[in-house]
Amino acid sequence: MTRVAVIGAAGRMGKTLIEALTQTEGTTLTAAIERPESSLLGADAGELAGVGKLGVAVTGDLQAVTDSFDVLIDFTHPTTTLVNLGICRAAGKSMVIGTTGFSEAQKAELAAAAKDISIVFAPNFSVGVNLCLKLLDMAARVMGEDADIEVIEAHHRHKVDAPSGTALRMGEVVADALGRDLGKVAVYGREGQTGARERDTIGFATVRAGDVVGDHTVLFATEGERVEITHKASSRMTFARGAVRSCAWLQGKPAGLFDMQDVLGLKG
Ligand SMILES: NC(=O)C1=CN([C@@H]2O[C@H](COP(=O)(O)OP(=O)(O)OC[C@H]3O[C@@H](n4cnc5c(N)ncnc54)[C@H](OP(=O)(O)O)[C@@H]3O)[C@@H](O)[C@H]2O)C=CC1
Ligand SMILES: O=C(O)C1=N[C@H](C(=O)O)C[C@H](O)C1
Repeated sequence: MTRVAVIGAAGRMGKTLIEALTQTEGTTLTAAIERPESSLLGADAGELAGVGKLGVAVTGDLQAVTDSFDVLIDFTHPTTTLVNLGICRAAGKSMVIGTTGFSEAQKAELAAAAKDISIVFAPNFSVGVNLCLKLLDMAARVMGEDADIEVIEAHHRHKVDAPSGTALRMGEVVADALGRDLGKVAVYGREGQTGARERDTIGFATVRAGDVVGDHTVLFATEGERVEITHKASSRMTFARGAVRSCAWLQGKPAGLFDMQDVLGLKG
């Protein structure tokens, strides 16, 4: 049985992760953590998630509960995740990280910690998005030199980072397939007298509205035809199931930085 802790337990993903853990054989919730100043400390994590009493009280101190879990699932905020990473690294605990919005320097900190502990880090844990990443690699190789490529994403009004981590990963996959450096060819939004589109650029457009769970489209447009690869998430449970699956997958793995493509066996 894989013992799992969830930090950010009262968040949109935190509650869904707790529910997913109750539905998955072979994993069990053993700790739930929120901010030290949260009014929810002491509440039952299952009741918080709407799945009934689980006998796990929400705590505000990750350091104090490291003995109680094998894997920490973290869908919070980059600065929070890096603090948690330090605690897990010192305690020799694995992590499943879904947080998005890291800078390149922050990603390097994740990679450094993965020399000591095993980590699955993915901007999107859904099976469908990870399939789309494979399809995008193929589409870029077949059409990319001739096509204008644009990544369009939409999310709920509460999302704090843009473009989404998934949109950026989609852009990276396409850029890698074409031998381009995303840092040099990405265009984030357009306004005013922009001039005509530059050939090798990859554009990003962001929508924030209502309760959209997560929509992503990558457009390959030439003169005469266009291909659109679209994923639409209708429930956060799709992300939560992938993250919980990653916890079980991590058992017995050596230190290293993995992603959802590794968990799904989609690499290579
Ligand atoms: N990889 C994937 O598949 C997915 C990734 N995400 C990403 O996950 C992250 C969270 O998203 P979402 O659940 O919507 O956001 P929420 O804001 O709903 O949840 C984040 C939770 O973390 C809590 N938190 C923040 N700091 C701390 C801390 N120091 N200690 C403990 N808890 C803390 C927040 O508390 P408070 O509200 O008090 O700040 C909140 O409860 C985002 O980066 C998002 O992009 C989301 C969905 C899928
Ligand atoms: O914040 C969200 O909600 C989501 N964030 C992830 C991202 O930034 O790609 C994944 C998913 O689309 C939902």
